[in-house]
Amino acid sequence: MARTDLSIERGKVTVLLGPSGAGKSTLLRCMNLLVKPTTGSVRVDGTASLDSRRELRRHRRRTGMVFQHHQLIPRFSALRNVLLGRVGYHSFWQSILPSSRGDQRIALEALERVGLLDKALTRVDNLSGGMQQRVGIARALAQQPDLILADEPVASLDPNSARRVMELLRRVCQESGITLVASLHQVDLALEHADRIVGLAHGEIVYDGPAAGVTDEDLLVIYGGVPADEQADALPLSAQTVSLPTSAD
Ligand SMILES: Nc1ncnc2c1ncn2[C@@H]1O[C@H](COP(=O)(O)OP(=O)(O)OP(=O)(O)O)[C@@H](O)[C@H]1O
Repeated sequence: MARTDLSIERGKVTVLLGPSGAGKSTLLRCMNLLVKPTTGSVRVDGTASLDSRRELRRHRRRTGMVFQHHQLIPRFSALRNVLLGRVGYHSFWQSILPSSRGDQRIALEALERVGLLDKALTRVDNLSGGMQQRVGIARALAQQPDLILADEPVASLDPNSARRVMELLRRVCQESGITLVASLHQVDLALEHADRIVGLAHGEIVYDGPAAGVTDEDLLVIYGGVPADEQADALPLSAQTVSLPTSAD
């Protein structure tokens, strides 16, 4: 049985590296139970188990997600998309009413932080890929998160945009003390921006250490095993135990 026991440090940038099918997205999605581990548990602050619905709701509200393909609503403006980050704070009835001034201010501030205040009223399908991803980051920021989970956040971008977006994501998280866990395919970006690298292969952690200490041999261990297309078949059932830092409040 592949074990994936991991404790995430508050306020740090942790990057999951590994070949296709290694289990990066699965592990990331376990961290807010979008994927349920077969066995084991996900704990916040070492104690609050996400098995409790109340804790899970609270944890998801304070966990921003950034996706490879943005998951924006194309015909909505940037502002309207960012306001969706506030939905978890309201009841169903409140969320179908027009947004409050408070939420609009939070959303506009988030757009300002990603340098897109001037695009607030532009439909996102008229924005470039890099800008769309920045709207995705602003939506995550509007959640006022303690934790951001970013699944291949720059995989759809050209190298220059990827670098800029990764820099932005790391910077806004550091400035606000947000814990960032990202899966990446670009080793250079990972080593540049991460505090810690977690290397996965076959659904197991094969490397865990400071980004500054990663050697070519470590990268061989992460990437040099079974060819990527054979790995998914080889994965046994998993046991995942993940500890996440708690919210600041
Ligand atoms: N620990 C695990 N135990 C069992 N199955 C797993 C485990 N991790 C991942 N899998 C399965 O392996 C497959 C590939 O995993 P996943 O998509 O997470 O890999 P990835 O590293 O994100 O790949 P890519 O880089 O191509 O997105 C999925 O079908 C997933 O359900």
